[in-house]
Amino acid sequence: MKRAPPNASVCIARPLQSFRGILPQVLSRRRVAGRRQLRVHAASTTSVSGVSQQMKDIRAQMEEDEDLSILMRGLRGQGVNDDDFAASGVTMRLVEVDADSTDSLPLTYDPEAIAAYWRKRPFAVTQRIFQLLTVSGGFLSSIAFDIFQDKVKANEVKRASELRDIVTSLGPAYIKLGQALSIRPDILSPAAMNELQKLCDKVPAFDNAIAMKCIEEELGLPPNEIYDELTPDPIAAASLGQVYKGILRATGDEVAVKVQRPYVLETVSVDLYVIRRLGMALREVPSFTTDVVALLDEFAMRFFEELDYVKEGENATRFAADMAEDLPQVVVPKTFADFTSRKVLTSGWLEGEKLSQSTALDVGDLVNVGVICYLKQLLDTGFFHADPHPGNLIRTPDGRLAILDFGLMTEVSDDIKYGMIEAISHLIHRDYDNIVKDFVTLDFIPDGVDLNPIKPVLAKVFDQALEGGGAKNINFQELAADLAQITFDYPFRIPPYFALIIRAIGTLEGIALVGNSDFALVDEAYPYISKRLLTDDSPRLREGLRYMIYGKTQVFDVDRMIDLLTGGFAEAGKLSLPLPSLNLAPLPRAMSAEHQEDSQARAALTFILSKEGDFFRNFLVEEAVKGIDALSREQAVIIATQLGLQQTSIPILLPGAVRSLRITPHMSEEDRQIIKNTNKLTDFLLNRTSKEGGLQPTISVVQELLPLIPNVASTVAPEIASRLSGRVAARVIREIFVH
Ligand SMILES: Nc1ncnc2c1ncn2[C@@H]1O[C@H](COP(=O)(O)OP(=O)(O)OP(=O)(O)O)[C@@H](O)[C@H]1O
Repeated sequence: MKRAPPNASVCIARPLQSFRGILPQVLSRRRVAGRRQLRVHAASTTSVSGVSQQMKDIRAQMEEDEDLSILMRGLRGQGVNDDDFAASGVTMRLVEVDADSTDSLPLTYDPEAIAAYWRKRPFAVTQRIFQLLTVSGGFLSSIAFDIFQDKVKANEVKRASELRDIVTSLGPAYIKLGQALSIRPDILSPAAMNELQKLCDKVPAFDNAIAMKCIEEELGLPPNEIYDELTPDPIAAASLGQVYKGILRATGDEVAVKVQRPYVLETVSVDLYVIRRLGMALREVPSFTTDVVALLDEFAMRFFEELDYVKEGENATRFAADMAEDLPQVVVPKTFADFTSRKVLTSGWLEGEKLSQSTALDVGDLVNVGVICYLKQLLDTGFFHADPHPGNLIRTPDGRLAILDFGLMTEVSDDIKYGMIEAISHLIHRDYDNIVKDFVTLDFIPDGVDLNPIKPVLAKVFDQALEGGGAKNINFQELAADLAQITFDYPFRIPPYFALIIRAIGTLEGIALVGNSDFALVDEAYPYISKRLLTDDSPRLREGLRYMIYGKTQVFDVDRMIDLLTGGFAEAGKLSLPLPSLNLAPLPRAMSAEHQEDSQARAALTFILSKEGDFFRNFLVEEAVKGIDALSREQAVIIATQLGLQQTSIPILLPGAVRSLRITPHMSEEDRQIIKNTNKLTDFLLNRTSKEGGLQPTISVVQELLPLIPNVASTVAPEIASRLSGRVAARVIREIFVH
């Protein structure tokens, strides 16, 4: 059989498109198990000979060696069998479906189409409403009782736990709604959120026979023709699907086969229809200001995406590519696209234990890898895995971090990515004027709101968070909870993407704290942020780097520069990560302490000497010029003092005036500070005997980097000379005219 070109589905879509009106109903076209597949719903009035003729026509438009497999739905009842189509020359399988097919429900979220579908089925809708009221009646009256007795707060956790049971019994739409609520600190208390977060565990499995039928319907072949050794029972059951383990016949790979729960689309859409109707009614109540319909539509749109396993498989592939280069310690299951459909996902099996339950010694390291991985998604790739509950983070036997379940992803825009890094820089400098503006960019504060009343409140929250240890020791969860509190009194909100971040970070922090009670997330994140600031060449981050080094007062802060360099390359020492932009080879995994320090020094100095370090080097040049100038004047003062010439001046003849220039240069407080800075920086970069934790490159590192020096020196030396002469000339002129 000819291998399909990558755009095969496009090639086939065109001829088939023209048959849309003639064929009873084309449901979908795609490539499954290496064969083209056309799904057709044949109405009971369709004559077999009519369909057979249409198949021949389609066949005539296809390339000779292409294999078209067609699934007919709805003809079995008429005594039709596969042989009836043999004459058309088309491979054909007949699949039985329920008489009352729900195929006309939209596959992407379309509230109008859903409403049109369920309006025609008032009995089913009434039945569902009745079921909802029966299940939740007792609970709703308990809530009413709590309000009446003013015990809402006191009973909150108990009610959340009851709600969890009810939600589980009501099915996927409510489980997902509960999971969405479980990450909203602006709506629920931490204890209630905690209860609802348990919704991710323990959902009962569904019948295996239904799952096997689903595989056959979706992939067009019985499961035993696609997989060998498929486990008779699922190895895991989750809210939307259950997972079997098997071996893919076509490739021999061990695979996980996720099969969607039956009738998810149907039950979910009826629930969404009912809740939306309720939301529409609430719009008429003037005192009810929350727009339930808008919130529901946003939630439902994402939920529908989660129901499409083809999309989930594509997400996993994209995510794996995002991580491949920088984070080889992160593994993502491979998607077998030919054996994946809307309701069946075939992906590479990943052996391992839940990171949260692992007792391996490297769990702490893997949490750090996780932190960097999530920061990379958030601040770099912008493609964010929005479902990182502990069940989805696995430690593989070879000590890597496996991430599962890419159904729920969110895109982070560039504006938000850069806005976050800027906000972190402003936070480090406690620059609250800029932080409130950042919060507008980051969508916490609506555009056009008067920022003056919010500024002191935010300043108080951040001052409190920064107390005792500065930015690196911020407790992120406490800070998030304090920010959530502001939402009740000010026009301040937690944007949905940030709620997902809080959860991702909370999950990682939770796992880390079990093994290491001193774990400080921001401290772990600092190296990544430093490295981004040092190496990213986007104009906003370049500005961010300048801000980090010079702050809002524009005064060079040597400690901040040293901190950035130490942080930015700490990961090279600690995690043995490669630094791709610098083309450094990855370092061996197990390193001695000396090796780790060596690799940090090597990475930092290579960066400074490389092309990527151009922009940063400019700051060094700027400070070197000031340093050389100040140091040489200090030397001049020492020599002049030794010669007793401190007070001596030489006259300068100018047109119409005589001025004098002192032989001993003037040393200001700023000059003395510059000299201190220069000494500190040189000590940090090169001095092997420094006790203050400098880079301390070993002789071998220095030898390794020597070849880079002539190149840099050829551009830096003239630059320093020209800036230095400019600076000296400017100062001489100033001293002549001012002093
Ligand atoms: N490729 C894989 N290799 C090994 N185990 C897997 C794989 N995929 C899934 N599993 C197992 O199946 C479980 C459920 O899978 P997954 O999280 O993808 O399902 P889900 O229906 O999307 O769940 P959720 O309710 O969290 O959205 C996982 O926690 C894991 O134990």
